[in-house]
Amino acid sequence: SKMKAGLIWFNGQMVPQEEAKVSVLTHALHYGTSIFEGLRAYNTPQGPAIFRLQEHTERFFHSAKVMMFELPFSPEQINQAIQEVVRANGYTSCYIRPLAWMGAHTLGVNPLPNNPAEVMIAAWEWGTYLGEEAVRKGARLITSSWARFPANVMPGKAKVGGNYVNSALARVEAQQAGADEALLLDKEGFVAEGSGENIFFIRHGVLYAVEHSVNLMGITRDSVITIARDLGYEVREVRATRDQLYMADEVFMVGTAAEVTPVSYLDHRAIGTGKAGEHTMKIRAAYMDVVHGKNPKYAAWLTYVK
Ligand SMILES: Cc1[nH+]cc(COP(=O)(O)O)c(CN[C@@H](CCC(=O)O)C(=O)O)c1O
Repeated sequence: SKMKAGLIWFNGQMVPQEEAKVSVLTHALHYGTSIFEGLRAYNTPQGPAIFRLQEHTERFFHSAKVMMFELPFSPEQINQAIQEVVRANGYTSCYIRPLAWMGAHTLGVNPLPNNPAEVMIAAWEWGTYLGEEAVRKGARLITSSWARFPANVMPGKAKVGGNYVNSALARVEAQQAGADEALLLDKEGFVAEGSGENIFFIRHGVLYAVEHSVNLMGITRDSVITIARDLGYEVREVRATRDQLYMADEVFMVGTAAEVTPVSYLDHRAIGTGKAGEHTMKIRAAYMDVVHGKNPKYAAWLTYVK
């Protein structure tokens, strides 16, 4: 099924998807030297709104800095371009994918002097990342045989294309095992994160967020910690082991694409009662209210697309 992304912002111009092409000699295609972001726009009573635009754009520029890319656009230009992609396609809710990459100037591994990066921003309608079933009944996870890369192997705080070979391998392994998603441990065997999500667990009413360590500093993780605390939950940021997850009353994972997804099984062991957790679904509902502009307390997190 061909992705339908309609009009794409490509190096400063809106072009039809069919014209947004790159050369097969593109450095990033060969070596994974790209950076990207994932945002969502949601429909609200006041029209489409992008969730935490500033934070995503800030991380996009941090990822570029880690890779020594020179982005030929300012953060404000990227913010405006992201809004333009939603507007030009007439989306009321969509997933937005900014991408910057090393182009076709050189195919030596060293991307320099290739570092004026190319930039595109596409958007498409993406529903429930792991499927409605996984939200209703809780996702089934297996611990991947692929560990999350150590901090001195790959820059896990940056959303670098090449990092996602690790995620893709884990995700394929999970799917081949009949699971919905993979849990990755770090090289010491402690819980890291999902292939595309951060991990939380709940025990005796206390919420635990897996600490940053080698993981991506998720914006959804940050939002959920704030929302949960405002709901009155105690939230601790901890290093955790996989058997702590086995013993938890609830486990859930969060991300822009995954939103808040309950986990009902991990490595064939039921988490709690083996259903979507009660606190998890309460926090999910609160999160979905926030992103749909139904909670004025978090108005600052929404950028309305006029
Ligand atoms: C490894 C990883 N960890 C945590 C997160 C959560 O980060 P945040 O979106 O800021 O809360 C994501 C986002 N994964 C993105 C890519 C998904 C994809 O399949 O591509 C996303 O959720 O947009 C990750 O890729």
